[in-house]
Amino acid sequence: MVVLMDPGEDPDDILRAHRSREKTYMFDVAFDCSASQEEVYRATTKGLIEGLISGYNATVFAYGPTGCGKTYTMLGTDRDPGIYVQTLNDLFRAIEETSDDMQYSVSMSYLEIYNEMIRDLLNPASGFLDLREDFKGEIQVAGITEVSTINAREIMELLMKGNKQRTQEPTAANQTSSRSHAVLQVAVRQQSRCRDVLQEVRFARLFMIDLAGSERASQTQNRGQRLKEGAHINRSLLALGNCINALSEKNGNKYVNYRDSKLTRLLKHIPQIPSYLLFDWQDSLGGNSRTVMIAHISPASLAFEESRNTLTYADRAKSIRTRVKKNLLNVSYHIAQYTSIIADLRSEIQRLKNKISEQADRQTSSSTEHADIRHVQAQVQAHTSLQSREEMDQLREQLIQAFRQQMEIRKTLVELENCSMEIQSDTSKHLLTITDWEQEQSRRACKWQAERRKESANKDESEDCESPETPPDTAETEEVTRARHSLVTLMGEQKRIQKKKVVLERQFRELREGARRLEELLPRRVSSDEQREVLGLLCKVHELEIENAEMQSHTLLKDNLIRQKNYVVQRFEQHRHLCDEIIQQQRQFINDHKLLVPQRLQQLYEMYCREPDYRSMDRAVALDKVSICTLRDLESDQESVRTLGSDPQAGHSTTRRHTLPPILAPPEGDSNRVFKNSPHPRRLRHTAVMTPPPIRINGLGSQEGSSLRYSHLSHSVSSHLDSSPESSSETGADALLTCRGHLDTPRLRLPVPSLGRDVPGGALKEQDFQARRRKRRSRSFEVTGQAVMAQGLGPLDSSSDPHLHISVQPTVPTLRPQLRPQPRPQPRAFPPLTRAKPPLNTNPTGPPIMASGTSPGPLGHQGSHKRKAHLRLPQPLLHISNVPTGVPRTRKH
Ligand SMILES: Nc1ncnc2c1ncn2[C@@H]1O[C@H](COP(=O)(O)OP(=O)(O)OP(=O)(O)O)[C@@H](O)[C@H]1O
Repeated sequence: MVVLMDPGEDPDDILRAHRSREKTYMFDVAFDCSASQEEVYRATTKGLIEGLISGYNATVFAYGPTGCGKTYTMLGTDRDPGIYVQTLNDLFRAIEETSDDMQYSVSMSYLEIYNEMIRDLLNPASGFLDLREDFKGEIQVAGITEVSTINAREIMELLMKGNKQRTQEPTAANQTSSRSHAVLQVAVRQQSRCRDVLQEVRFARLFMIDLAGSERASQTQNRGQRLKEGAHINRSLLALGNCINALSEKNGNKYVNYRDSKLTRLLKHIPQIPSYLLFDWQDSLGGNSRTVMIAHISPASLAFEESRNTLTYADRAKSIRTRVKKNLLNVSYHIAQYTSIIADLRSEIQRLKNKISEQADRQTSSSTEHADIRHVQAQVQAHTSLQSREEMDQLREQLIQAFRQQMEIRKTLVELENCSMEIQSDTSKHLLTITDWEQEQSRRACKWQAERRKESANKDESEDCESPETPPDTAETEEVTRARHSLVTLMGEQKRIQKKKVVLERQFRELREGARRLEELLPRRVSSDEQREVLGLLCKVHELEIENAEMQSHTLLKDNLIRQKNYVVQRFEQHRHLCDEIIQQQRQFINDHKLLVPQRLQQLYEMYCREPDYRSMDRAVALDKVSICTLRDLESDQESVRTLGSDPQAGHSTTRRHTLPPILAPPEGDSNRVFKNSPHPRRLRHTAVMTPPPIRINGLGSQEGSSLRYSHLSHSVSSHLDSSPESSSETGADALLTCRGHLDTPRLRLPVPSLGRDVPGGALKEQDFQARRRKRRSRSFEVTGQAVMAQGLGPLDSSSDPHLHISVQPTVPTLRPQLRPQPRPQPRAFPPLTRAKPPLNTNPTGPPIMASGTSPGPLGHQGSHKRKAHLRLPQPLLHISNVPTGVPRTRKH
């Protein structure tokens, strides 16, 4: 509600009390001076936007006297935009929100009516435009610029551009007085995106009119052009007011004169301008537009008349009733247009099909890519697994091949070992034969010499003696000769076997090295439990095969050991008899010459005589111990051989037995041989090939020959072996007879009897052999029976020489050691025990057996009682060297 009060009214004037000009007006909304642009827009125009895009026309115009803020309300400023800008912003925002379903087209024109002339504000260069009436009687603005766009920013730029072109001049009432009527038209065409035969098109227009203000000449003080402009403005506004008055008449029979001004003509006849704005208001009273009139008045009392007129206009306009309807244009296409519509539809269908096809292709390609990727991955996995399987198969084959080759070499080595032991057994057998023959020869020689002494002692009785006058025949029997030849042959065979073993052992080490590389490679290649299980089983099979081969080899070794033991027993018995004979003869010699015997020695001898059975018992016990210990060694050897090839360090073998086969050899040098990895196998070998001590009887006259012959056996065999480049090696049976030359330290040793004189070819090498023999003796410590005494009771250390050479060399010719009475020996021929020098060298017939000057002398060489007492040792000492390297293990029996 607006109350307009008359500032010139006098309340005390009773005469004019009934003539007051104060009046009250009712409007939809009334704003005071504090209202903002936003509030004015929301209350007046914002509600028109929704109807506009739905096909309803809308009109907003500002009316009022000059300087009251019409332009400010419609255009506003940059900081406070007016209804133009805010309406356009909301319009394009609403279009954008519904653009998915609807298709819009927006066009804009902006003109002004200045001094009853029309100017195009978007194209001022076009000059004044004329109003023309078409055949329908509608007024058209000829040449008006209509810009189509849906870009709000572009329309704003056009609006700003047009406002700059609008005519504004300063007056006394308003420094920025608009001298024209500005009409902004925004046409919105709306159409559904779905085309049909009957297409519905919505068309709506929005008019935003900033009218020029009515002005009084006294107020504006205009002169000249401004005065002329004001006259045109007032005339047009008067025409508009008249139209409004006419339209607001309720009697209905009214006449509206639109022709008084271009403003009213334009509003009536411009097609784009709904006629209902003015014309339809009259025709239909409701019109087809939602019209908003914003009346501006000044609060100043001086503008009372202008305010009253404005409010009167607004009040009248408020009484105008319009009938709003939606501007729908039902487009009924002609049959000829159906073709294009169908074509459009087909093209749309094709486009959609193509789009669907593209999406399908995209999905197909995507799925195909995924399928390809899966396929490639499967192929890669299959290839990888196949490659891995092939590699594993290859590794497995290599491993099996390595196992088989190792097993073959192991078997071959076992066979060679067996052959070697057979050879040793045969060698021992032949040596026994030769030794038996030599002992028999010695006995005969002793017997003959004893007879000869008896004859010289009692010539009368010698005539009756039936003993032979000539020395016994020393010619070898055929059996002995064959034995010597066989020995040579066996030694050559033994040498060949050793060489073959060396080659095989080298191959075995190479195979183990290859297997070691495979073993290092396998854990990296094994990637699955299945492969690991297969390899584990493979290793287990290999392990079992190894154990089987080892057990077979140990069985052979045991058999050979048992056979060897028999020979050892026989030779021990021989040696035992020889010792007894020596003791008895020496005792007889002492008695015959009435030599002084130390008390200790006498006691020992008595002890010896009191326990005659002890010796045989001792021998039996000793042999039994040998057997037991040997068998025990075999058992321990089995355990040690099981770990053959395993790394002896850090117990790796235990782990590998459950993971990988122990196919690797311990990294040691020469000891890295099959069956030589631990001390036990070597001990086993040495015990198995143990050669009984050769027995040499150096009797008078024939002792040298016997010794030489036996030594020649050693030398002859050695000479055969020395012809090979590896003759210096002390392996196997080779070292059995030739290892003396390798002793650097004095050791108790019993020289091998020489049998070389009767060996074929021995005569040619006799001289060389003697030289070598002397050389060896000079480096060794050859022990005879006196040497045993000289070395005291210490054990025979043969740790570095596994073969015990026992040479019991009696210093004096003795008769056979029987309990029967022995003839008295010649005092000059047999020196007493107390003599320092052994009688050996003084013996005209005795060979200089003790070649080394450092060697202890014979019995007589031992001057001290202590050493003499050692002669009490009746039985031989058998030392078996079990550990060739490292800590020597000596077994004493
Ligand atoms: N609400 C308002 N707040 C602040 N300033 C206003 C307001 N209304 C009008 N004015 C200021 O008053 C002056 C006159 O305003 P305006 O030009 O809009 O009047 P008008 O009615 O358009 O005049 P004319 O008819 O002469 O063009 C302007 O400087 C305008 O900035």
